[in-house]
Amino acid sequence: EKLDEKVIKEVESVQRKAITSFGRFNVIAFMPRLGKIVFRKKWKELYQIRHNQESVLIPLIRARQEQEKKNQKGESIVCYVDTLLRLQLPDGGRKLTEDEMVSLCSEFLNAGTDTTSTALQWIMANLVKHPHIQAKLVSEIEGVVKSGEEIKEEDLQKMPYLMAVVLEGLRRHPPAHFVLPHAVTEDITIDGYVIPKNATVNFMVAEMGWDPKVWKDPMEFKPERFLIGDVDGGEVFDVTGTREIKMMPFGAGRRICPGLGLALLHLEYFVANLIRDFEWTAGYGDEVDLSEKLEFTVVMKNPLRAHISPRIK
Ligand code: HEM
Repeated sequence: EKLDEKVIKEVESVQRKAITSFGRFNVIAFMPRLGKIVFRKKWKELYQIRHNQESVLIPLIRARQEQEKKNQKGESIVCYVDTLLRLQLPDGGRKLTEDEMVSLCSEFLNAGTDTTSTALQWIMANLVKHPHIQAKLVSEIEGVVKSGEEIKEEDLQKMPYLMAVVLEGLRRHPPAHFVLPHAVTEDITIDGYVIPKNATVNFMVAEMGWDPKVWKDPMEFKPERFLIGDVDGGEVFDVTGTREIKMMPFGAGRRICPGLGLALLHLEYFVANLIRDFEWTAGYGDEVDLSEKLEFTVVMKNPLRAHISPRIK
């Protein structure tokens, strides 16, 4: 919040470049040494992207370090970079290098923004496509918060249909169709298949949420399936998968997304406010197209174009 708009735009620009180029560099991981010669141009481009990130992020990290030195008594707001600066690694208590901090900041920025904004766009697209769901959601919100009043965090707890819409969005359009690559620490046999030590293991996140053996009409957008007591619904849905795994948009287990709670809160908050204050309809001649495209996350191939009009005239 304290940064100039210009700096924020620079951060956005270097991070966006890193995200949108990400798929093109996978190939160099297969032949790291030989690839330096074969894919010389690709390596050069990759270094340039990284260099641009460093020139934008390192001054911000150093500024925070200076701030910390000056302000020994401690500021009340602790930001992510402060926690990295203070961190001492378990292996011998060494501090993180600037390089490592750039990578961690980059991961945090991408993991914490692109995922949520992608999920939000998919959810809004479905609300445009299904006006009856939008109407039902507005009526739930209006039953909890008076017209013109701010929708607060505690109000969201009283909106089960809102949560159902968010969960249905994450089931039908998980921003990540795979989790981050995992590996096993020793050879292991599951269901007769040997998984060798260090082999990359991943999960078909999207397919799990679309499995017709688990979900009725899986390709339909039906938030009701997450309502307690509904014909297709059941008990309170556990998105962390501790009891059983029917979908895992945030992964599951030890490496589950650490931003899960914040992500759900952001999604509920944005959807509630955008829908309560505006009516969202398809723009003239603009059909909502749910085709997908893989960027860093799986995004709308044809981004949502909607007509919005204030509900309160
Ligand atoms: C709808 C929004 C989000 C979705 C769908 C999502 C999904 C995921 C998934 C699938 C993973 C990989 C889990 C695994 O490897 O098993 C992950 C990891 C991660 N997420 Fe999220 N995420 C979201 C929002 C956020 C937010 C808001 C933050 C931070 C504020 C965040 C921070 C992270 C980080 C740091 C990791 C890496 C954790 C690790 O390396 O163990 N995510 N997320």
